Amino acid sequence: MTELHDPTAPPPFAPLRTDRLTLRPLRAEDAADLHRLVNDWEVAKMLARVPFPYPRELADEWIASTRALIAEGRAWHLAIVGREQEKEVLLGCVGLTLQAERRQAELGYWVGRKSWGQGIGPEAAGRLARWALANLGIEKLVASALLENPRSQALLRRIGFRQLGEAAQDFLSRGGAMPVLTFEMTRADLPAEPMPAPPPPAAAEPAAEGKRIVLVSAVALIDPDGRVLLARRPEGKPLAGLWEFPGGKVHPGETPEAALIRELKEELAIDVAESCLAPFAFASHGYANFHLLMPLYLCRRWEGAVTPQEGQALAWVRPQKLADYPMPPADKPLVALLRDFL
Ligand SMILES: Nc1nc2c([nH]c(=O)n2[C@@H]2O[C@H](COP(=O)(O)OP(=O)(O)OP(=O)(O)O)[C@@H](O)[C@H]2O)c(=O)[nH]1
Repeated sequence: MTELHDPTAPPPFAPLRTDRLTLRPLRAEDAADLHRLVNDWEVAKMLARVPFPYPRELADEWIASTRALIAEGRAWHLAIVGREQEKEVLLGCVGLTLQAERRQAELGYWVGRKSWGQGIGPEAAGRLARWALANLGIEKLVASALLENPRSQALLRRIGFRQLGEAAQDFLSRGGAMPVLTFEMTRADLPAEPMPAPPPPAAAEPAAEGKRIVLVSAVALIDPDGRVLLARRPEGKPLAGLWEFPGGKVHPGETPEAALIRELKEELAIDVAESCLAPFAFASHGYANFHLLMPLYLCRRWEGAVTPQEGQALAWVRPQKLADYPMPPADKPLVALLRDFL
């Protein structure tokens, strides 16, 4: 039986990759390079929590503390590593600090002067932002940039942040408060991955207002304690990080029940008989580029142990607790119905 998943539990961390970079935990042997890169006034003067000059021992202490914070699931300060002639080189750092009570995390980054102007910052920060929204139990990311640092502001906008306002923030390197612009970003701000509708089946008719109707079958699996199974959309899918009812798109020629039986086998490795699927309610919701029609079934009997097949997190959730799990907008009315029914 799958463990009850706490949506705020720290996720395991494995290095993140982009086309050119690896973002990995800092290591003791990075200290000398880190010190060389950050003990540079042009870098340090833009950073709120970095003293200048930067003592060499501080690099060792800081690296040790970042490893503890990752283990505790409180912050992820990572090395931005590139390759030069087949050798790993430290280019800068990118970090996230969880502010769990506000369901947000703060993003920060710096890149050594030698690597400026190559898009390293947005590539690293954008990757970590995507990971954070998909894997931490948060609703948004926050960040700030010095008013006098338009390059950092542009970076934040480029990866999806929206400017909120202006504030004053203490800067260790400057010995006092400095004006900053504040930013935030939710899943809806993530660029370049709009909800893609599937390729249309040959006979698909556009809906009234020109959007195609996409039929998705979903199920509330209910265990003997009356808990409902939610699955978290994995990274790489639209709306990654949101919790949803297991299910998926109905293929051309398939019935909604057959689609669900197939999806439950593929996603959770369980066998469900059609007679155990009880129609319960449906969602009809307009997304930006398609209209979702989603029947929701109830199911209390299946064969096999529920086992995630696609690396997705699973949670058995008591009906009163469903609201603690951020879900796609289409699911909101279904959750209310389910809570009343169970
Ligand atoms: N399974 C499921 N999908 C939902 C729910 N709510 C909701 O808006 N959706 C939307 O319905 C669509 C389902 O697509 P999917 O990507 O899960 O379907 P699939 O497994 O066939 O995906 P694939 O195309 O990656 O193979 C997505 O746009 C998803 O955001 C829900 O509670 N469960």
